[in-house]
Amino acid sequence: MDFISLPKIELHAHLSGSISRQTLHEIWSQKPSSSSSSLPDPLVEMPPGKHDYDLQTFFPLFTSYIYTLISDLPSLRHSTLSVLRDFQSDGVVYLELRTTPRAIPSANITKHLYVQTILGCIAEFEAGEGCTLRTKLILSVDRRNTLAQAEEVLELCRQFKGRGVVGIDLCGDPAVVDNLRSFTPVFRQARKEGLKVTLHFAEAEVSGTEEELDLLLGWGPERLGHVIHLGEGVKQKVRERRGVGLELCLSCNVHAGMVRGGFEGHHFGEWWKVEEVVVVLSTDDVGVFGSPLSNEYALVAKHFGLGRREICNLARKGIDVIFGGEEEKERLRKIMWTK
Ligand SMILES: CNc1ncnc2c1ncn2[C@@H]1O[C@H](COP(=O)(O)O)[C@@H](O)[C@H]1O
Repeated sequence: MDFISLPKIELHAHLSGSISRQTLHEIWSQKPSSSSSSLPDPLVEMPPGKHDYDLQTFFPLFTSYIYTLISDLPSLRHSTLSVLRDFQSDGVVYLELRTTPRAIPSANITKHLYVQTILGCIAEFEAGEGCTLRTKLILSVDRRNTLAQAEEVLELCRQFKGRGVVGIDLCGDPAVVDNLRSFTPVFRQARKEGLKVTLHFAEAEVSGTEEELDLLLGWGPERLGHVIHLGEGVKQKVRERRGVGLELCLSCNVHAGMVRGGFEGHHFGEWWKVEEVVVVLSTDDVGVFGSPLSNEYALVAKHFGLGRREICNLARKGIDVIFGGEEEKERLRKIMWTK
């Protein structure tokens, strides 16, 4: 089966983690030598073929490297446009990209301008000839954020709702728990205002306690990301949220050592036939883990024995849990393969 031609939906992709190493390298090469000289070449910092970043080495990649490189409007535009191009070339027809609003004071970039610039790139890309990809944006609250910063994310969602932002996410290092409970009013308010909610859920053992997961389920999320360390009680509660979307990221989880037993041991095997939930294959950070969405489909075909019809059904089922509205769902129903 041609997994690239298969029209696909990508619902869990972090913008900064989706930038290819080649693009990072191009951006690095184009910087004036005075500013790039302090940073090593991305192809040295993140050698091609290296995908075994674990949760300890993964998060610092952004704070100590990628954010230092993507530090002005030209690099933000260059990286965003190339991420969109890469998803389209891989046969993705609908993308929900997520990003943590980031102010870059050295370049006079506010969080508002950061979001506006990304939405501008999406509009520009979609206006291009032969564009087959439609993209919406989700804004992320990082677990390291303060309540005030989380409220700022909600305010940005409000300002850009109807202009491309469709939802709010909770992401970041799962080992950080300090402010989680204080975010409750932010996520509840987001839902009240018609924003959709997706949450990184039970990504690591530390973030898989029943206490944390009950708290997160209490925010009423429409979708959950990763869904790894769940006790039987929480699994039952997830099933009871009928129709909840599960964004499963096989390569990320396997390469980062977040699951045991390799691809065969991935919990995709446990969830994909469960009727009450909608499993959506996703890449998480294709720039880091190196597996485009087409390859994620190839992996489940290989390791879990899905045939052509099952692959098409799996890809189509994702339509039900997109945040992009009824009109977009209709478009997808027309173009996604049934067999
Ligand atoms: C293992 N999977 C993951 N789990 C949790 N958070 C993740 C993540 N992958 C990425 N991020 C979050 O996304 C940010 C980078 O993209 P943006 O700058 O927002 O576009 C990272 O700093 C991290 O907070």
